[in-house]
Amino acid sequence: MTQTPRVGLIGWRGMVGSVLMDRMTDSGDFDLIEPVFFSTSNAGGKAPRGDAPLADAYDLDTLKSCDAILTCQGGDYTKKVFADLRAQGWDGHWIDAASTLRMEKDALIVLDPVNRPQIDSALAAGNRNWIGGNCTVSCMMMGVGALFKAGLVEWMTTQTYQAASGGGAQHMRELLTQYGTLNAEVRDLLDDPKSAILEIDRKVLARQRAMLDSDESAQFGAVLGGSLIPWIDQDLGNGVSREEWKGMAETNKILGLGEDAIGVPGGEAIPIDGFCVRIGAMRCHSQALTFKLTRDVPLDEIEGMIASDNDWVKLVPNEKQATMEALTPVAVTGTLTIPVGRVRKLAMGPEYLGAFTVGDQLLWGAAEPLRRILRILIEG
Ligand SMILES: NC(=O)C1=CN([C@@H]2O[C@H](COP(=O)(O)OP(=O)(O)OC[C@H]3O[C@@H](n4cnc5c(N)ncnc54)[C@H](OP(=O)(O)O)[C@@H]3O)[C@@H](O)[C@H]2O)C=CC1
Ligand SMILES: N[C@@H](CC(=O)OP(=O)(O)O)C(=O)O
Repeated sequence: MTQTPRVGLIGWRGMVGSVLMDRMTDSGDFDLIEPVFFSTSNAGGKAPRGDAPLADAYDLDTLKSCDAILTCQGGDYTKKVFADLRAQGWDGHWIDAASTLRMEKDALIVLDPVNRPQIDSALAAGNRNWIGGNCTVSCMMMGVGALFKAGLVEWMTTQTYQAASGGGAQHMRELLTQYGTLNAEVRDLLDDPKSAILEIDRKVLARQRAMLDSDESAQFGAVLGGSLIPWIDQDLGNGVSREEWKGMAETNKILGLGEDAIGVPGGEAIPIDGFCVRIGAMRCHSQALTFKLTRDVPLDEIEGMIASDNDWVKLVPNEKQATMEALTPVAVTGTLTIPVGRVRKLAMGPEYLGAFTVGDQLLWGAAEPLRRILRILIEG
C-alpha cells in the first residue's frame, strides 16, 4: 500500500467497531493511516477523529478512493457494496468482520498468530479480501492452535458457552433486563432470609415463562436470564446450527486444509463438531474441547506446546483455585489473554485430551484480527 494509506472505516460506532477503534488508538494505528470515516445513517455528520465530515458509506466513488476498506458494519452492508465496488474495478484491500465472504475462494480468514504463513502466501498471490473469522473459532484457535499446527489433532469436539454479545448490543441489554426483572420479582423474598427457596424458584419460573413470546425476549426469541439456549445462528435443516457448521468449515480454512484452501491444495480436513450454546455471560465465549490426538503425547509436552504458541495464550494449572481465578469470562473480559486450562487426559485413553478455554469475543473474536491484518498490509 502507499506510504500513508487512505483507509475507509465503516461500522466504527457499532459494538465491534468501537472495540476496534479503541484498539487502533491504543496501538498507534491511526499514526500510520489517513482514516476516512463513513456512515450508513449520518453522512455529513461529525467524524470521531479529524475535521472531515462523515462520508456516505454507499457512495462508491468515495469508497473507491480508499486503498483499504475496513468494515464492521455487518453482512447486509457487505452484500450491498462489495460486489459493485469490485465490478467497478476497485482493487484495494477489503477487510471485513462479517461472515458473508468468509468461505469465498478468493477470501482469506485472518488470524495471523495462527495462519501468518497462509496470509503471506495469499498476499504474494495478490489476495485482496481479508475476512475476520467466527468469534468462537478464532478464540479457540488462539488457545489451542499449537495442537493443530503440530498435526496432533485427529478430531475435535466442542461444547461452547457463548456470551450474549455474539448476538449484538441489543442482546446484551435484553439479558441484563431479564436478570433485573427476575430479581425484582423475588426481591422481597430474597431480603427475608427465612423465605422458602422453592417459593422463590416457583416465582422466578413463572416470570421466565411469562417473558416467552413477549417483548422481553424479542432479541433472543427465548429466555436467557437464568436459562440457556442450545441453538445459535440459522437452522441448516440437517440438525446442525450454522454456528456449529462454522467450527469445522472455518477452522480447516484457517489452517489451509480441505477443499476451500486458498493457493496450495489443502490436506484432508480435520473433523470438528459439537454443540454451540448461548449462556448468560456478557462478552466472553468459553468452550470445553475434547481432542482425539493422532498419537499419545505426554501431558507436560502438550502443556508446553500450548503455552509457547503465541504471546496471548496463558496456560492455567488444572487446579480448582487457579481455574476459578483465571478461567472465567469475568477474568478475561476486556483483555487479549486467552487462558487454556482444565488440560488433562480423559478416561477414554491416552490419546484423548480435554481442555477448556475462554476468549473475549469482541477482541480476538472480532476486532483484533482485523486491526492486525491492516497493520500487516501497511508494514508488510
Ligand atoms: N457482535 C459480534 O459478536 C460480532 C459481530 N461481527 C460482525 O460485525 C457486525 C457488526 O456487529 P455489531 O458491532 O455488534 O453491530 P452494531 O449493531 O453494534 O453496529 C452496526 C451499525 O449499526 C449502526 N447503529 C445504529 N444505531 C446505533 C447505535 N445506537 N449505536 C451504535 N451503532 C448504531 C451503526 O452504523 P452507522 O454508524 O452507519 O449508522 C453501526 O456501525 C455484525 O453484523 C457481524 O457481521 C463479527 C464478529 C462478532
Ligand atoms: N455468531 C456469533 C457472533 C458472530 O457474529 O458470528 P459470525 O461473525 O460468524 O457471524 C455468536 O452469536 O456468538
